[in-house]
Amino acid sequence: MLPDGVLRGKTALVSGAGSGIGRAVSLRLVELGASVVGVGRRAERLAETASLAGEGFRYQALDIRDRAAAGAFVAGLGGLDLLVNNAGGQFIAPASAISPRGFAAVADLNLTATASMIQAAREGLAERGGRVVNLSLSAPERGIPGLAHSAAARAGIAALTRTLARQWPGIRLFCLAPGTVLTEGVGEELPPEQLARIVAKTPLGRDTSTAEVAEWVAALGTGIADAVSGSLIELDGGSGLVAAASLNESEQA
Ligand SMILES: CCCCC/C=C/C(=O)SCCNC(=O)CCNC(=O)[C@H](O)C(C)(C)COP(=O)(O)OP(=O)(O)OC[C@H]1O[C@@H](n2cnc3c(N)ncnc32)[C@H](O)[C@@H]1OP(=O)(O)O
Ligand SMILES: NC(=O)C1=CN([C@@H]2O[C@H](COP(=O)(O)OP(=O)(O)OC[C@H]3O[C@@H](n4cnc5c(N)ncnc54)[C@H](OP(=O)(O)O)[C@@H]3O)[C@@H](O)[C@H]2O)C=CC1
Repeated sequence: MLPDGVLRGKTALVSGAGSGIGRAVSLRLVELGASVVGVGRRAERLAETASLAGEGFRYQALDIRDRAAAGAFVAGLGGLDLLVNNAGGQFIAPASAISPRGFAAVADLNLTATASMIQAAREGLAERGGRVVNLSLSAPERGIPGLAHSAAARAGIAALTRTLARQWPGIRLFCLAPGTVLTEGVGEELPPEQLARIVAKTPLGRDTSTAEVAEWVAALGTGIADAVSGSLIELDGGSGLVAAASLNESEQA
C-alpha cells in the first residue's frame, strides 16, 4: 500500500480512462494526490470516471489514432510527470482471418498511435524527469494464438520501451503486462468459461485485479522503481511462463 498523498503535485495523463484498467488507474492516482487528465473516445464513460474521482480528474474525448488532435492535446498539457498508455485492444481472430486492414487497425492502436503519444509527451516528461507506463500483454514474444496482430504490436511496444529507455535516460519507461484482468472489455471479447480456462492454466491459478494493476502503475509513478527503465514487468500470475493464453480454440489457424 502506497502512502497517502505520495503523488501530490504530480500530473498524469491516462488514455482509456473511461473503463476497466484505465478507470481503476485514474481513481488510484487521484486518491494518492495526483492531478489526472483522462482521455478516450467516449465522453460519457470519461464523465462516469470523473464522477467517481471527484476533484483531481479532468477529461477530454480524444481518439489517440487521430494524430493531429492527439499530438496537439498532449503537447498542450506542458509538464507531465506520468503518461499511462492504457488505451488499446484488438479483435480475436485466427491469423489466417486477419485482413491487411484489420492488422493495420490493431497495429495502429497498440503500437503506432501509442508511440505518437510518447513522442508528443516527450518534452513535457523530460522537463520533470517523468515516467511512462505502457500497458501490454504478457509474453507477446512467445506468440498468442488468436492475437497475431496484437502480439506483434505489443512486442513492438516492448522494443520501443527498451530503445527509448536507452535514448532518453531522463525519462523512465516501463511496460506493464497483465495476464487476465476480468474487465467488462475482456468480457465482451471472450466468454466466461474460456476466461476461466485461461486463468486455471496460469501457475498461480488466478486472474489479476484492476486494483493490482492500478497499484503497480501508481508505484512506478512515484519513482520507487527509478533504478529500472525499459523493462517489461509481467503482472500475470505466471501466465507468460507457460504461454497460458491461447484465444483460438485451435492453436493452428
Ligand atoms: C485472456 C487474456 C488475454 C486477453 C488479453 C487482452 C485483453 C484486452 O485487450 S481487453 C480490451 C478488450 N476490448 C477490445 O479489445 C476491443 C477493442 N477493439 C477495437 O476497438 C476494434 O476492434 C479495433 C480498434 C481493434 C479496430 O477498430 P476499427 O479500426 O474501427 O475497425 P473496423 O471495424 O474499421 O475494421 C478494420 C478491419 O478490421 C477487420 N476486423 C474487425 N473485427 C474483426 C474480427 N472480429 N475478425 C476479423 N476481422 C475483423 C475489419 O473487417 C476490417 O478489415 P477489412 O474487412 O479488410 O476492411
Ligand atoms: N483485461 C485484460 O485481461 C487485459 C488487458 N490488457 C490491456 O489493458 C488495456 C485496458 O484494457 P481493459 O481495461 O481490460 O479494456 P477496455 O476495453 O475497458 O479498455 C480499453 C480502453 O481504451 C480506450 N480506447 C480504445 N481505443 C481508443 C482510441 N483509439 N483512442 C482513445 N482511447 C481508446 C477505450 O475507450 P473508448 O472506447 O471510449 O475510446 C477503453 O477505455 C488495453 O490496452 C488492453 O489491451 C492487457 C492484458 C490483459
